[in-house]
Amino acid sequence: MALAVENLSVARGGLPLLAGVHFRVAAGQALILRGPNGSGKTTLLRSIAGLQKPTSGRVECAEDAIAYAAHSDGLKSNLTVSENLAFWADVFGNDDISPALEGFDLKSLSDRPAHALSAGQKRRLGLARLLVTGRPIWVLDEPTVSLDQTFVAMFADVVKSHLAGGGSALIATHIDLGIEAETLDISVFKTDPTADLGAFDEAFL
Ligand SMILES: Nc1ncnc2c1ncn2[C@@H]1O[C@H](COP(=O)(O)OP(=O)(O)OP(=O)(O)O)[C@@H](O)[C@H]1O
Repeated sequence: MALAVENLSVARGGLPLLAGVHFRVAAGQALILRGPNGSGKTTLLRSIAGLQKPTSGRVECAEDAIAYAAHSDGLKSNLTVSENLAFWADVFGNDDISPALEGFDLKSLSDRPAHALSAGQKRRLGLARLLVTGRPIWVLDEPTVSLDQTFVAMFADVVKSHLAGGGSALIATHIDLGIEAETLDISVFKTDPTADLGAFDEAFL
C-alpha cells in the first residue's frame, strides 16, 4: 500500500473540520477527493503532505514519498520556465527536465520568465514540477484550475502515465478528469459542529 490514512482528524483556525478520515491508495491507483467548498479538502491534503499537524490519527507512507501541488503555483517569477524546472529538479536531486517540458507542452515557452506566463501556462509549469520530483505519491489540490480542456486532457494523460509506472495520486477536484479512480466524498467525515458542546465550560456563562 503506497498511502494509508488512518483515523485522521484535522482542524483549521482552531475549528475541527474532519474526523476519522480513513482510506488507502495502492501503487498504480488514484483516489479522487470530493466535497463542497469549505469542507476541508485543502486542510486534509496539507495534513497528509505534512504541512500541518493533524489533530489525531496517522498517515503512513514511505519517507519523502509525497509531492504536493497546492492551489498556488509557487513559481520563481524572475526565472524562466526551464530555470524554474531546473531549480526544482536540483532540489529533488534530478537533472533531466525534458519529460516535464514535454509532458506539459512547455518547450516553446522554455525561455520565458514565469512572470510573463498566462494563468494557465503558470499552472502547467507548476504541475510540470511533479515530473522532476521523482516522488511516487502525488497529492494534488485542484490541479486543473485555469487549464483549458486540451490541457486538462494533457494533465490527465500525465497522471495516467504516472499511475501506469507504479505511482499513486490523491486528487481533490471538482471536475471529471477521465481518470479511472475511486471517489471519496469527504463530507462523510465532517465533524459534528455540536460535538464539542459537552466540553463547554459552564463557568463562562
Ligand atoms: N488560514 C485559515 N485560517 C482559518 N480558517 C481557514 C483558513 N483557511 C481556510 N479556512 C477555513 O477552513 C475550512 C476548510 O477550508 P479548506 O480550504 O480546507 O476547504 P476546501 O474543501 O478545500 O474548500 P474549497 O473547495 O473551497 O477549496 C473553511 O471553512 C475555511 O473557511
